[in-house]
Amino acid sequence: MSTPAPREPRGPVDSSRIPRYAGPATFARLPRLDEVGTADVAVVGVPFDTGVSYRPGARFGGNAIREASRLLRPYNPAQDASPFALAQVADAGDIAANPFNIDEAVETIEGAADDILGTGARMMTLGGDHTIALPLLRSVAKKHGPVALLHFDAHLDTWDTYFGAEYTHGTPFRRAVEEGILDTEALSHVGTRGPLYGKKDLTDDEKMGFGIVTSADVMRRGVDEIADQLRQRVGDRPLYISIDIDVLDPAHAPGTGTPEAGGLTSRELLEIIRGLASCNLVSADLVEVAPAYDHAEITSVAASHAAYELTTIMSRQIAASRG
Ligand SMILES: N=C(N)NCCCC(=O)O
Ligand SMILES: [Zn+2]
Ligand SMILES: [Zn+2]
Repeated sequence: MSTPAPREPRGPVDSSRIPRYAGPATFARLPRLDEVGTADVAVVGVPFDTGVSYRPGARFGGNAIREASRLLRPYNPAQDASPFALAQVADAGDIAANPFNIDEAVETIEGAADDILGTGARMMTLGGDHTIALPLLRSVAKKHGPVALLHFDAHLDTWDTYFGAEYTHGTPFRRAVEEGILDTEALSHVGTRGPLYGKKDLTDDEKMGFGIVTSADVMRRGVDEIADQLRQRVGDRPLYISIDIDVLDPAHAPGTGTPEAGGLTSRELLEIIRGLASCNLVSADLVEVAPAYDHAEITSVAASHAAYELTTIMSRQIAASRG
């Protein structure tokens, strides 16, 4: 069924009239949600990093990505689309999660995501550590049932606990599988690499249903073949994409908490995302940007472009569903 667009979407501030560097930063200089009332795609910051096992600082990731996104332009030639004209994309501000209590923060994030998804919007979250994927997936699964997951990350993030803690940035996807909120026929990690605690990390992960496309696979087989494989695995299921910016090589993303050598280039990441444009992308996150370790916004520029491709996919699908 097609629903008419309520009105012309309000797009970004016109950078030919107001210089890009002027004014407070929203994602891509888009309007705030309270300026437009409702959004088809809500871009949301999640300033939370109490779940990290190494360098802290991803609580500042969302705002760093917003700052770096000032240079994004309204037409996306790689997808031949003007994402902010096809649908209303708006910056919904930040979720105020308790930095001193992970359990409470996880509940707050889930509740805030419920509120956003309850309006009918798709959600693109910026910043935070990978802990936040669990409450976001819980919320998405309440709406769509168990979802397909493509998880771009150097790490598996299917470990069990750290120091006895169940909710950490290394454990969200094991919890999600345990909770039955993922479609175990359609799960894949992409960009996996680096030392593990033991071989059991891999066998456990496989038992949970995950496929693995390693960083070396991307290099050897190329982005088109990898995107084809991922599209086949996902089919037409509702898809959640979780991007940990450490999927990129530290040369492309130094500003992150647990860097691993031998990662994807930003070009490879962007091309794989574009190759997923026909998938039914219901929501996405972009986590683990820790600007304190960044230089010249290398990491947050890459993150802002990845989020731009993801929001473009969502906007195109919303426009297509309206007919
Ligand atoms: N999710 C991220 N970025 N990292 C997980 C690292 C797990 C560890 O410290 O062993
Ligand atoms: Zn991660
Ligand atoms: Zn990671």
